[in-house]
Amino acid sequence: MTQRIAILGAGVMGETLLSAILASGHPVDQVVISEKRADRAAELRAAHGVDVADNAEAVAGADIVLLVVKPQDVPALLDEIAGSVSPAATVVSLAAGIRTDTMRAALPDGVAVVRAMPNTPALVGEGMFGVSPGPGVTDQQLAAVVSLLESGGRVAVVDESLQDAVTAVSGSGPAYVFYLAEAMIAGGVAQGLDLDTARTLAAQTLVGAAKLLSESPDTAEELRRRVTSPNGTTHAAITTFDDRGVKDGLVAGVVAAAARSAELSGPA
Ligand SMILES: NC(=O)C1=CN([C@@H]2O[C@H](COP(=O)(O)OP(=O)(O)OC[C@H]3O[C@@H](n4cnc5c(N)ncnc54)[C@H](OP(=O)(O)O)[C@@H]3O)[C@@H](O)[C@H]2O)C=CC1
Ligand SMILES: O=C(O)[C@@H]1CCC=N1
Repeated sequence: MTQRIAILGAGVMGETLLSAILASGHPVDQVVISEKRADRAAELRAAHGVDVADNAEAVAGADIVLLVVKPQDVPALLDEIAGSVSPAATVVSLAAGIRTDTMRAALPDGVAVVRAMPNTPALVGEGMFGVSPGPGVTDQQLAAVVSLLESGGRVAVVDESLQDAVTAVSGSGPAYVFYLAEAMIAGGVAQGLDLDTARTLAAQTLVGAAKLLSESPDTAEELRRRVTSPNGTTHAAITTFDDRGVKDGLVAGVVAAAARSAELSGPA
């Protein structure tokens, strides 16, 4: 049976999920969105042909409700939908730092809750989702959420205690890769490449390296070693990165992202 999906909050990530779900063949008449900004809602209705409703209408009759608003907007949204959500529904928060116990406390008894951390490559079907079911979620309910999110990429089911780490690695991770891309492109342009060519070289290098890492049994370190000829060009680059503390800085950044995710959760 086709599940009825409500997407509450249609900003960057809400539209990403909407696009992925529709691209997977989910019937558009089984998806409804709600969005605070009327102009944004109209834009998405025009672009995707999707129904727009207010939050209470959107969740009534929905089998799976995706909460895709900013973390600080989640508590008010939960209060708003608590009276309309079906007791048989599964409510999935994709917001950084929102715990399943916070969701359970705000929703009627029996409503299944799931915490998920997406990332923006879901827009091209290459997303990564870390998913944690709340207490009492059945295998069937979890499978339905996993299957829905797989429309946007891969799904790893993880213990909720690991969600801050997942957020720091894959949730925010695309930004780190774009940051690296910015640097590669700037370096290429500084060496005389035109911007388009530098972008193409950097993008295809990232695609190729990511595919190799994903498909190879070797560690990232070993794959890097194979690029690094003795006293060659890569050695010159990596030595410069190490001298400037680039890797340490990146590790510290990942740790800072996890700390911020924990902070967004508030006290346990
Ligand atoms: N962007 C990303 O890469 C990732 C985002 N996330 C999570 O996804 C969530 C959304 O992020 P993102 O899409 O970037 O944020 P956006 O601000 O782009 O989107 C959120 C949208 O929801 C709207 N909104 C706020 N309150 C309500 C409400 N009560 N009902 C309906 N709509 C509402 C906002 O309107 P307004 O702006 O007017 O408030 C905004 O348009 C966040 O919690 C974030 O942690 C997780 C992983 C990756
Ligand atoms: O920056 C953020 O807070 C959100 C969560 C992970 C990616 N974007």
